Amino acid sequence: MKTWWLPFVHAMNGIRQAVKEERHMKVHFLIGLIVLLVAFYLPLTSTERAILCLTVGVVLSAEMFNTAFERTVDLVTQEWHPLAKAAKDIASGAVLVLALTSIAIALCIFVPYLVQ
Ligand SMILES: Nc1ncnc2c1ncn2[C@@H]1O[C@H](COP(=O)(O)OP(=O)(O)OP(=O)(O)O)[C@@H](O)[C@H]1O
Repeated sequence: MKTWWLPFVHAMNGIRQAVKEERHMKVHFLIGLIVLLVAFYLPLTSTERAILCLTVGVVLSAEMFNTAFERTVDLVTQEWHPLAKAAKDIASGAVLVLALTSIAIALCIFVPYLVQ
């Protein structure tokens, strides 16, 4: 019989696997942890903390979507193919866009507190 918590277990396995097997995911995870620790150490407003939490979550999710894309492409072909390259490069580009946006957001929030 299927239990209601089984999808949650599968999702947790997915997170564990991505962190364990993906070098970039480890880096994003570590940076996200540092950002959250600093966010709760500095006297930020609740809104600023919420924005930083959202930013960290969005980047981690994007990296996991990128990993899922890469695995799917590898499942379809192990051969070099221009479409496989485009799919992987575009997915990586999406993560880069979000990572740069997150850096901009973090600077906007942290810099005023750090220069005081
Ligand atoms: N089947 C393929 N055909 C053509 N190019 C490919 C193929 N597989 C990978 N590539 C190229 O190699 C790059 C790295 O792909 P790989 O699957 O090794 O991901 P990765 O090293 O985990 O990348 P990322 O840094 O984006 O997480 C891709 O962005 C793409 O440019």
